[in-house]
Amino acid sequence: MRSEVLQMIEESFFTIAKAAAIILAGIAVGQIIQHYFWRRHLWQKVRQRQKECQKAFRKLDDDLNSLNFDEEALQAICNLPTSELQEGLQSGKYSALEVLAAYQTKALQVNKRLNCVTEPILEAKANAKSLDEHAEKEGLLYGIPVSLKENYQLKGYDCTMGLVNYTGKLFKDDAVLVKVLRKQGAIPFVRTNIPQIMMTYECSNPIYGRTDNPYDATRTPGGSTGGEAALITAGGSIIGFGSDIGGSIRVPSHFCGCYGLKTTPERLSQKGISSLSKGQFIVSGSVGPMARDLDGLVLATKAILCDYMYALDRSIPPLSFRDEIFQSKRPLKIGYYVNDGYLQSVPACQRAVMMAKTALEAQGHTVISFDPPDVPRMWTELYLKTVAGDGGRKFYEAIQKDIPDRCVWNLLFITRVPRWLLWCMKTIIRLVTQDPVHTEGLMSSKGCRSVCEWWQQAEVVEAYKDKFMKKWDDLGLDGVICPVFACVAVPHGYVTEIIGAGTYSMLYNVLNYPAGSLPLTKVTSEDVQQLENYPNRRYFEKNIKKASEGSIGLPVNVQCVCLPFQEELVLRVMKEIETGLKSMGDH
Ligand SMILES: CCCCCCCC/C=C\CCCCCCCC(=O)NCC(=O)O
Repeated sequence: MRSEVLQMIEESFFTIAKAAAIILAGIAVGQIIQHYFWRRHLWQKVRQRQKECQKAFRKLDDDLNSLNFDEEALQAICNLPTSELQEGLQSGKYSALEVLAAYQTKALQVNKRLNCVTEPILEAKANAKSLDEHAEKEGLLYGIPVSLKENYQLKGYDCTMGLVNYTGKLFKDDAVLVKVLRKQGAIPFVRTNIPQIMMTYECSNPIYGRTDNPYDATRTPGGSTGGEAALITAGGSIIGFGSDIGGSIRVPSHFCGCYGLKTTPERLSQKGISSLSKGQFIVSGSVGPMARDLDGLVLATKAILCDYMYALDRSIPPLSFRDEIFQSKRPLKIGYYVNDGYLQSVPACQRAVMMAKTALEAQGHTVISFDPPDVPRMWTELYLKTVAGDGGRKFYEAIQKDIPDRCVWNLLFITRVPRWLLWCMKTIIRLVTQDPVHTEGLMSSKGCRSVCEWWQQAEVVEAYKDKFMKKWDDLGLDGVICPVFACVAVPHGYVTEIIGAGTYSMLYNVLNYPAGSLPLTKVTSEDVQQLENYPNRRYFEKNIKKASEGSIGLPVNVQCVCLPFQEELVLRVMKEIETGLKSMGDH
């Protein structure tokens, strides 16, 4: 009797286990099939989008061929500095259509080499014609073609941020800044590439592919405004616009060697700029211009700081460009550093800062040493814990249902690993990296656990800002010069291995200070030789050193920083450095 009962229990157990196994296997197979069809659907969308772009490129090519402009004359237009181009357009020496054709032709050529343009803006031709048909030449940017980072919303276009799921969702209106640019006579003519979700210093996504550095195709142009930096540096655009929440304007400008300005977050309208960080107001994103020369950067900043922007976005303080600050001859007191207390910058970046220091001194300014306080803590406890405040959930949700690009794999990994597991792995990670800050950074990337912690986070960031500003004020500084990044452009796919090098830029996102990126020099063989003395203990240090081998000839920028809403002073410091270098015969 007893054995019969046992047998019955055993049989029922096996039947239930079998049924459970079949159900589980069914679910797993179902999920695999669903995943397969979903991926297939996504890849179809990618191909569809790529076809549309190719069609637009072909149409532009045909249009340009039918115009029959003289190639050499067009090339000569692209070689003009911004001031001469502006003058030539205002005086009628060049027509808007002619200048547009010159830049469209050049952008197509450059794009074949670097893959930096996502698509052309075909309405540009009609815009140029309409400008040429009117007698009045209105606007500071009259007839100047401008390129736009892919996340700038445009009527009739999507903003994918490299996410397949966002393709085909067309916007009904232009971003405020785009409207302002048009009002100032500029002609948006191409859209430029970005890394998927725009949270890294690389530049690739499954829709538009990977952008290469104009100086070395094996290296990244940086990100997230990488397409802009590559296009501008290679001559395919003269003025462009990007966005920056951790260095995305300044770092690609430095990796490629063009000019960039990250503005104070509240100085320019961000209505109509797509981002996954909207709603995170502790470390706010910014927008700003990028350009081939400093005059272009100044002109673009002047043009957008106008009444029309304040009329379109009432949340922006009506603070037009203050020429009196930019033109002032008042001697300045500038702080400088080459080591931010976390990762020492490589010799080339140090040399660039020292060149800037000498140039400023030659212009009669005082330059003193400045140590930014608590940078390692700023990076982990303030920056990472804030930008990934939700534990990276928003980033994860966007990527998880998409085709994750290689440049977001680490982010995907960090957001997936449970906090407890990361905590258990702490000791091993610390041993491997030899860097407690790196380990803290990983933990901080799990974000805040409650609204209460989020409020505290806001307070901690405010306290740091106060501490920093006190140090600045105690020294009576007008500005600071420092590296943009701890090293120069790195090979593709390498950014995760050196991500800590970004503290030089991220600091000024935490602080909300405006900061410019100014090209100064190129890496020399002596710079590379001096890498021998570069520290080689921690994970990031080893990788920075490795990535810097073979970097001879790559561009090196310097970062120029001033207090919030002092963009004009940032531009003045940049100008003083350039003038100083020219007077010393160094630029
Ligand atoms: C120690 C390891 C740290 C892992 C970090 C994982 C969390 C990732 C979050 C942030 C990384 C910061 C990279 C900053 C890239 C620049 C982003 C930017 O400026 N984007 C522009 C924009 O969004 O408009």
